[in-house]
Amino acid sequence: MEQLRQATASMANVGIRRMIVMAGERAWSSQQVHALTRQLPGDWLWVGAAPELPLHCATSAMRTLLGREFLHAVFDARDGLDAEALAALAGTLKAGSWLVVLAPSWDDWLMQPDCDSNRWSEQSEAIPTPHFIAHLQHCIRADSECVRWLQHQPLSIPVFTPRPLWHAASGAPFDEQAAILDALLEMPAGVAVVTAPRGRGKSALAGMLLRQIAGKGLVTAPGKAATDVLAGHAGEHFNFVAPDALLANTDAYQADWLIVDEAAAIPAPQLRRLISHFPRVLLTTTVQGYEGTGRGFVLKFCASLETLTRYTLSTPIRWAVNDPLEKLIDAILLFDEPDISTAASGTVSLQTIERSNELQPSAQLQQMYRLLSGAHYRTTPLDWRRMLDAPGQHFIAAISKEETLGATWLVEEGGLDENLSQAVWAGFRRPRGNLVAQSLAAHGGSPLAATLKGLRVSRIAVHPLRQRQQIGQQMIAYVKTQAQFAADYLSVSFGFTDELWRFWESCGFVLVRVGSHREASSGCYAAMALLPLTERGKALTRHEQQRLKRDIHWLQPWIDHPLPVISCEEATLNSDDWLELAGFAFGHRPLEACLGSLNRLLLACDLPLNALRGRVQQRLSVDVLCQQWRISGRKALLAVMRQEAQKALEKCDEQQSIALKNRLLQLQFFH
Ligand SMILES: CC(=O)SCCNC(=O)CCNC(=O)[C@H](O)C(C)(C)COP(=O)(O)OP(=O)(O)OC[C@H]1O[C@@H](n2cnc3c(N)ncnc32)[C@H](O)[C@@H]1OP(=O)(O)O
Ligand SMILES: Nc1ncnc2c1ncn2[C@@H]1O[C@H](COP(=O)(O)OP(=O)(O)OP(=O)(O)O)[C@@H](O)[C@H]1O
Repeated sequence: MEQLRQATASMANVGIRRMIVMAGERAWSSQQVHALTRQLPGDWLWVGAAPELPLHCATSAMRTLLGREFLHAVFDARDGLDAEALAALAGTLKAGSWLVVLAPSWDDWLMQPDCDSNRWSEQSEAIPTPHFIAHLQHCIRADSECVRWLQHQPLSIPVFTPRPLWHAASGAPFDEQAAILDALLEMPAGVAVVTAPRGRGKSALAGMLLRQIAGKGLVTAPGKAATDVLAGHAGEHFNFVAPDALLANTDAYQADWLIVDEAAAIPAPQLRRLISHFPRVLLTTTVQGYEGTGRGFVLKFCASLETLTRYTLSTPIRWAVNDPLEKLIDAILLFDEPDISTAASGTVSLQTIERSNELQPSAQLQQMYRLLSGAHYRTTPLDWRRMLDAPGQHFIAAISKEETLGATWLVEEGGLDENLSQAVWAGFRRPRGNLVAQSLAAHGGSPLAATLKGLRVSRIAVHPLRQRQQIGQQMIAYVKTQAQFAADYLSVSFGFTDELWRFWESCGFVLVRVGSHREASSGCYAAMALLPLTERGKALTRHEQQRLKRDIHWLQPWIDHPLPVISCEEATLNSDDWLELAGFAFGHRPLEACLGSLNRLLLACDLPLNALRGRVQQRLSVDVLCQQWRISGRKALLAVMRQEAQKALEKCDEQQSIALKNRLLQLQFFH
C-alpha cells in the first residue's frame, strides 16, 4: 500500500492518471476496493450497476457526467464492460487519479457472458465476448504503466520512468487556444475548423470566442447535451439552435458567427447549406473519441471548401502529455490516430475477413475499424465490440499493398417466422434487431417481408484519398458473388443525400422507403434501399418499389427534398391499400407508413373524417389538430384517426372491412 501511496503522490505532481485492473472473485475485489478507498483519499466514484461506494453512477448514465471531474474511480466490469462508459469515465478523472477496473478472474474473463452484449448483440441472452476480452487483455499486458492486480498473487507496482513536473490549467486560454482565438477574432469572413483529440479545449475555445466577438453568435450541434462546456465558457452569449430547426428556416436566424460543434456528425450537404448562410463559421470536430470521429470529414469536407483555415489543438488541458490512462484507453478502443494523409496506390484485392480464425482480432479487422471510424461519423466503440463478438457479422476488405483501403460490414437479418413478421407489419410487435428486415414489414407493404433473409450493409467506407475509384462499387459487387451469404437481398439504411444515393444506385440498389421527417441529429431523412439476390428478393423489391412509386405523390409534400422516384399516381384503392388501411385502423401501424393509402381512402369516402383530413390532406400539425378538435394529445389524436379510418372502411365495403378486422385481431395474439 505504501508503494501505491507514493505512486499516487507522484502521479499528481507529474499530471497523469493510471489504471489498476483488479481481477478475481467478487468478494475479493470488493474488499480490496474498500481498503484502497481508506488508504487513498479522493472522490472514489463507483461506476456500475450495484454500487458499493457512496458516490456512484450507472454505466448508462456516464455520459451525464461528461465535463465533471473526479479524483479516483472504480469501474465495475465484473458482469460486463460498457466500453463507451469506460472511456467517458477516464475522461472525467483528474490528474493524480487511479481508474480501478474490477474484472472477473483473469482466466475466466474470456468465456464469461458479458451483459453489455445485451445492448449490441441482438441475442436474447448475454453472450461471452472472447475476441474483445482477448484484445483488452493483450493491451493491458503490453502496457508497462498499467497495474495488474490478480487474486492469489502479490500486488507489485512497476518501477515507472520519471516524468517532468506539471502545472494545472488556470482558466486563462492556453497558448494554443489564445493563438487561435486571436486569429479568429481578426477573421474578416470565411470558415475556420478546429480539430483535436478529446479534451484539448475545442469547445471551451468556441465558448471563449462567443464571449469576445462584437456581434451575434449562434451555436448548433448534433446534440445540445454535449454543448455544456461551450455554454459554460460562452456564458450569456450562448444561443443554441438544433441543426434540423436551423436547416428548416435558415433565413429566420441572422448572426455574425455560426459555431458548429462536432461538425463531422452533420452530413456534408447539410453542413454546406448551413455554412453558406453565415459570414463567419467555426467548425469544431473531434478526431478521436467515443461519439464518432471526424478524420475523414477533415480530409474530404474541408478540402472541398475554398476559403478554409484549419487549426489544431494538441495539448491536453486537464492532464499531462502522454498520460498513461489516455494511452491505454486509446489502445483498447483504437482511438489512436492512423495517418490517413496518404494511401497505397494501385489496384485493390477483395477479401472476406473472418473473425473466428484466432482469438485476438486480426490486424486487418483493426484496420477496417480504424478506416470505418475515420470515414464514418457514426462509428463508436460499441461498433468495435459488435464487430468483434456479435453473431451474424461479415466483413469485406479492399486491400492494396497490405493496406486496407475499403471496408464493408454486413449484418445478417430477417428469417422471422410468418406470424411474427405479420405482427411486426401490423405494429403489434417490435422485437430487437433486424433493423431493415423489420422496417420493411413495419413501414412497407409486405406483411411477410421479415420472413426473407437479408444482408444489411451496416457500414461501408473507402479511404478518403481513394474514393470515386469504384472501390465501394467493387466491394458490393463482390458481396453479390459470395454464395456463402445466402440472402434474398442486400439492404441499406442511410441518411438520404443525393451524393450517397447516387452511390447506392450505381451499385444497383432500389430505393424503397424514405422517412417523413428529418433526423434531428443529421438533418437528413432516413432512407432504405434494396438490392435483390433471389427470386423472392426480386418480388419483394419490385413490390416495395411499386408501392413507393404509387405513394410518392402523397409522400413528397411531407419531405422537403426532391426524391428520385417517378410517380405512377393512382387514386383508386387496391387490395394492398385495403390491407394496409386495416393495419392502421384495426392494428398499430403508424400513420406515416400509410400516407398513400390513407390519402386514397379520403378521396374515396365522403364522410367528414376531420382529424384524418386535417392531418393527412392538409398536413396540419398534431398540436393544431388537438386544439381545433379538443383532443388531449398525440395518442388520443391517433386513436381518433384510427376510429375515423374504421368508419371510412366500413362505409366503403362493410364485409371486407369486417373480414380484415378479424384477420388483424388474430395477429395481436402473437405477442
Ligand atoms: C450504411 C452506410 O454506411 S451509409 C454511409 C456510407 N459511407 C460513408 O458515407 C463514408 C464516407 N464515404 C465513403 O467512404 C465512400 O464515398 C463511399 C463508400 C460512400 C463510396 O465509395 P467509393 O469507392 O468512393 O464509390 P465508387 O467509386 O464505387 O462510386 C461509384 C459511383 O457511385 C457514385 N458516387 C459515389 N460517391 C459519390 C459522390 N460523393 N457524389 C456523387 N456520386 C457518387 C458515382 O456515380 C460513382 O461513379 P463515378 O465515380 O464513375 O461517377
Ligand atoms: N484554458 C482553459 N483553462 C481551464 N480549463 C479549460 C481551458 N480550456 C478548456 N478547459 C476545460 O477543459 C475541459 C476540456 O475542454 P473542452 O471540453 O473544451 O475540450 P474539447 O476538446 O472540446 O473536448 P471534447 O472533444 O471532449 O468535447 C473542459 O472542462 C473545459 O472547461
